[in-house]
Amino acid sequence: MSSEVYDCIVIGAGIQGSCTAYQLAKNQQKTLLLEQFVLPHSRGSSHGQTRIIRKAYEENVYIQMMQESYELWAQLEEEAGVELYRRTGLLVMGPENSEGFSRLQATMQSHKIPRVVLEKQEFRQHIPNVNLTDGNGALIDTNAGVLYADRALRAVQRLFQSSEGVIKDGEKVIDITPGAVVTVTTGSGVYRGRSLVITAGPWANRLLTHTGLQLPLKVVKINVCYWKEKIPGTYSVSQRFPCFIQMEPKEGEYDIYGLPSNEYPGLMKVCYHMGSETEPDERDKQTDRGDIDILMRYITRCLPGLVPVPAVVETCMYTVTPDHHFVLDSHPTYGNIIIGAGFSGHGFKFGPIIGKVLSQLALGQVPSHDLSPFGIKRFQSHARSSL
Ligand SMILES: Cc1cc2nc3c(=O)[nH]c(=O)nc-3n(C[C@H](O)[C@H](O)[C@H](O)COP(=O)(O)OP(=O)(O)OC[C@H]3O[C@@H](n4cnc5c(N)ncnc54)[C@H](O)[C@@H]3O)c2cc1C
Ligand SMILES: O=C(O)[C@@H]1CCCC=N1
Repeated sequence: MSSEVYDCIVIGAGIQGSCTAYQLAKNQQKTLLLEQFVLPHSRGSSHGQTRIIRKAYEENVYIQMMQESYELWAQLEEEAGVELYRRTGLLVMGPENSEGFSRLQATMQSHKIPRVVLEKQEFRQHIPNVNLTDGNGALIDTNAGVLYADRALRAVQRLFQSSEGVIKDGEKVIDITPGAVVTVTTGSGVYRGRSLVITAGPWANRLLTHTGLQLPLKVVKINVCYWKEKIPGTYSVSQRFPCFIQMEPKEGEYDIYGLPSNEYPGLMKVCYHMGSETEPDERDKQTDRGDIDILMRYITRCLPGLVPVPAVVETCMYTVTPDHHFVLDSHPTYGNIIIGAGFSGHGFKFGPIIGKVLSQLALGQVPSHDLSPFGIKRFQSHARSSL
C-alpha cells in the first residue's frame, strides 16, 4: 500500500463520477478516479452519442437544479473548447387532463420556463409527420436540446486530468474499508482517501455491500432503438425536428422519448423509458423485447414517417429507485462516504450540478441545493443493512 493519502477517491467514471472528480480537483483536492473498465467503454449508463437536456419537469427541485446545470454545461463547453449542447427544443405530449401533464405545465409556468403551448389546430403545421393522440395536449420547451454524451464525458475526464486529477481505469474496486481514512482495494492496488464518493451506476449496491448498506435499486436493460426514416431527413436535426417526450402513451405504460435523426443519418432514436430487470454484468442475457413491441405500436400510430421495425438496437442500463428520484446523500453510518446513485434514466443532463453537490458533501460543506428529496432516509422501510 502506498503511503499517499488522497483528499478524495471517486469510484466510477460515468458522467456523475467524472463530474464530481472534476469539481473536487478544481477545488484543489487531490483526487483519484477509479474505473473498472478500460475507458472509453459502453457497459454502463453514460455511453452513446446523445442525451436530452430539458427544464420540462414536474418537480420544482429538478427545474431549480437544471437552471444551474445549463450554466455549468456552458462553462464546461468553454473550458473544453468543444460543442456539447445543441438546442432543438423538446415537444412534450401528454393526456391533457392527466395529473402529470397538468403538473408539468403548472411547474414550468411558475418558473417562467420559455415554452410554447401548441393548440390542436396548429399542431400539424408546427410539427408535421407526428400524429397527436386524441385527448393529448402539446407544448414545447424551447431551450431544450441534445447533449453530445460521449463527447461530454471525454471532455470532463480530460479537464479533470488537466487539473491534476488521476484516473486509473481497468481497475475494479473489490473492497472498501470505512474509517477516518477510507481504504479502497482494486484488483491491482490499495488506495487511501479522506473521503470516498461512490458513483457506480448499476453496480452501486455491489459496492455498498462493503459499507453495510443496500438501497432499493432496480437495474434494467434498455433497448436503445433507432428507426429508419421512410424519407431521409423527415425527423432530422437539420429540418429543426425537436426531441420529444410522449407522456403515458397508454394507461399504465411508461413514457416514450425520441431525439431527431443526427448521429446515424436517416435513423431516429426512439426509446421506451423502462426495461426488464438485469444483473449489470449479465445484461446480454436479458432478451425481453416487450418494450420494442410497445414502441412499434406507437411508431405505427404516431410517427408515420418511420419504418416501424428498429434498424439498430443498442444496449444501455438504468438504475431505478422506487420513486424514480435520485440518491444524493452521505452514508448513514460513515459521514465521509458519499453516494450518488439511482439516476433512474434521467440523470445525464444534471451531471455538472450533481458533480458540484456531491463534491460539496465530500468536502463537508452545506450543498448549494436542497437535497432532502434525494435522501436515503426516504427508503427507511427498504434500505437494509447488509452487515
Ligand atoms: C438509453 C438511455 C437513455 C438515456 N437518456 C437520457 C436523457 O435523454 N437525458 C438524461 O438526462 N439522462 C438520460 N439517461 C440517463 C443517464 O444517462 C444516466 O442517468 C447517467 O448516465 C448515469 O450515470 P452514472 O455515472 O451514475 O452511471 P454509469 O455511467 O454507469 O457510471 C458508473 C461507472 O462506475 C463504474 N464502476 C462500477 N463498479 C465499479 C467498481 N467496482 N470499480 C470501479 N468502477 C466501477 C462503471 O464501470 C461505470 O463506468 C439515459 C440512460 C440510458 C441508458
Ligand atoms: O431524461 C430525459 O430527458 C429522457 C427523456 C425522458 C425519459 C428519460 N430520459
